[in-house]
Amino acid sequence: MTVTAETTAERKHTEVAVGVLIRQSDGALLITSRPEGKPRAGWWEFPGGKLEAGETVEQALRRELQEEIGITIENCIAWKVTEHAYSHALVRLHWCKVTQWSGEFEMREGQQMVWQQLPLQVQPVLEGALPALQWLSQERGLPFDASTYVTAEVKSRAANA
Ligand SMILES: Nc1nc2c([nH]c(=O)n2[C@H]2C[C@H](O)[C@@H](COP(=O)(O)OP(=O)(O)OP(=O)(O)O)O2)c(=O)[nH]1
Repeated sequence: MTVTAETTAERKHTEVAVGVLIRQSDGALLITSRPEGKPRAGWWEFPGGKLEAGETVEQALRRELQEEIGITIENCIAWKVTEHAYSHALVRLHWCKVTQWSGEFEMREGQQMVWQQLPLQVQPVLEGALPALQWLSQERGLPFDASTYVTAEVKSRAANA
């Protein structure tokens, strides 16, 4: 089927809760890699996942972070809402800042985790995460260059995969 503006508009958003975990001691951000078996496996993202029926953003984020990285969030500050259209999905990302959590980090889906200062030293990063990186950079008075996170070549390879 040819995707037109109309069919795109009709596609339903997938609601996603995303956590920006900020380490108190130095402001570093938690970035995780996407596990094998998911679209864009190995790409870097902020931890989170899809809302299940009846869940609030905070409930979904608490569940996802327990399931995926083994910690329990103690606070969750609603920050921004963004949208991104992938070839396979139209997502609405509900961004939350998290500065307090309990438990030990445990990557339960075989992912990797890294604490990063801006600009991130890992790539490629999911396109849907770029607006959050841009805002975080602005907040910190740092320059932002999307092309360092996902090159045109990697992007086109992913789009055609
Ligand atoms: N967690 C996360 N998801 C993001 C980010 N940026 C971005 O575009 N997304 C998109 C990618 C996916 O299309 C969607 C999250 O879905 P997912 O497949 O990772 O969620 P999930 O863990 O609930 O997965 P599953 O139940 O389908 O296995 O949001 C980000 O920074 N973090």
